[in-house]
Amino acid sequence: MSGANNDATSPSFLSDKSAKIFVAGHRGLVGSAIVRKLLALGFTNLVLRTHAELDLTRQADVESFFAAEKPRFVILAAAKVGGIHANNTYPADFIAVNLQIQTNVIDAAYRFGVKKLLFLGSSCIYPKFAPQPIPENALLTGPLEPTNEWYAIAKIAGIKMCQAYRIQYNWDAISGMPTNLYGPHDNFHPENSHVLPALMRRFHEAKVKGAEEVVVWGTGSPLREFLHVDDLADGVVFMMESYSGLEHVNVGSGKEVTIKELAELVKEVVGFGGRLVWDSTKPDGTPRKLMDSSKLAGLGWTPKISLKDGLVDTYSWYLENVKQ
Ligand SMILES: NC(=O)C1=CN([C@@H]2O[C@H](COP(=O)(O)OP(=O)(O)OC[C@H]3O[C@@H](n4cnc5c(N)ncnc54)[C@H](OP(=O)(O)O)[C@@H]3O)[C@@H](O)[C@H]2O)C=CC1
Ligand SMILES: C[C@H]1O[C@H](OP(=O)(O)OP(=O)(O)OC[C@H]2O[C@@H](n3cnc4c(=O)[nH]c(N)nc43)[C@H](O)[C@@H]2O)[C@@H](O)[C@@H](O)C1=O
Repeated sequence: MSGANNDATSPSFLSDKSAKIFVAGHRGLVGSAIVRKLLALGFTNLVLRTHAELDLTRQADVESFFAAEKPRFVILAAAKVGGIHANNTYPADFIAVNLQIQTNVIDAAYRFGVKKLLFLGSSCIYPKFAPQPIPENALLTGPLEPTNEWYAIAKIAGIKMCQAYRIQYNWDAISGMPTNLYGPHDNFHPENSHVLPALMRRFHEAKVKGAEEVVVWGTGSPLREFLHVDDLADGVVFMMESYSGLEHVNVGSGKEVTIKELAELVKEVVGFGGRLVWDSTKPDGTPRKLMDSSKLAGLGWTPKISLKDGLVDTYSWYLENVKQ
């Protein structure tokens, strides 16, 4: 395999709506939002495979897929993903599966002639006590948050792999680092999900049962920044069109809330009338992780959906698609 003969200045992403695009992880929170966005923009040639159809941890299968399909663009939104409890409980899965998926996809994309690839990491790549808001250059400046260091190390390796292929092959691989996301097609598992869908489900079930209280993990003091996944999908398309560079790019909303404030907001949107009880035996995780997204803003992209509007939208999706 000779490798793609790319220079790192790709043709316009938006100019050819018939270009073949592989969205890896298209049934997940992020992948499904990217597919909705691409279809709304008029793209007609998306290549999609479920996990059952193509296990991205299997290198030979990934290579056969790329050899047969030869996509022009790749958006890598397939990963082993979960909230604080899942990350803390299954460290082997989080490091191994993510390293396998991203290594297989990034390498095969380069070798089978993909023109541009976008890799998605996460704000957990930054040190636990990074300066706030966290600039891109805080990467690798201090120890990671222990509850998700295995996942973070895999994601850091993904950023570095994109950089290495750009440096050695002049190949257009870029990395976006989203903050905590939420929206339609989120994972509403009671233990393994992220905080926002977990609380939405717990408040909803408590409302239906007429329960008097809902248990929320930790102390309520950690600060988190939330971005609606439709905003992220818009940002991903923006980066595919407008960004080509070595450094990863933060994608956040710029607005943070405490977990206590989030819980009160979800409670209000769901319409639960009882009280909150805090389980301080559960970990708080990183105390604060507000990203500095001024680099992306400087390039011309900002998010549009407020947390309140996004919660209303997500709860209405939950009522139509998830609740029993
Ligand atoms: N959710 C969040 O808050 C954040 C997410 N991100 C990043 O965004 C990306 C997508 O996350 P998100 O959409 O939330 O995750 P989801 O869990 O919702 O979706 C992940 C997708 O990857 C697929 N997948 C997992 N393992 C494999 C495999 N071995 N082979 C093929 N497909 C596989 C899943 O398929 P299946 O369900 O069939 O297993 C699913 O479609 C990830 O890189 C994540 O790190 C970044 C910051 C925050
Ligand atoms: C996106 C990011 O997500 C993970 O990091 P996290 O930001 O800590 O994610 P979280 O949403 O699970 O928790 C946020 C906060 O909320 C509190 N909390 C309260 N009650 C529930 C609850 O019921 N469930 C959960 N999960 N958390 C709860 C919880 O104790 C914590 O203080 C990474 O592992 C990694 O996956 C990653 O990159």
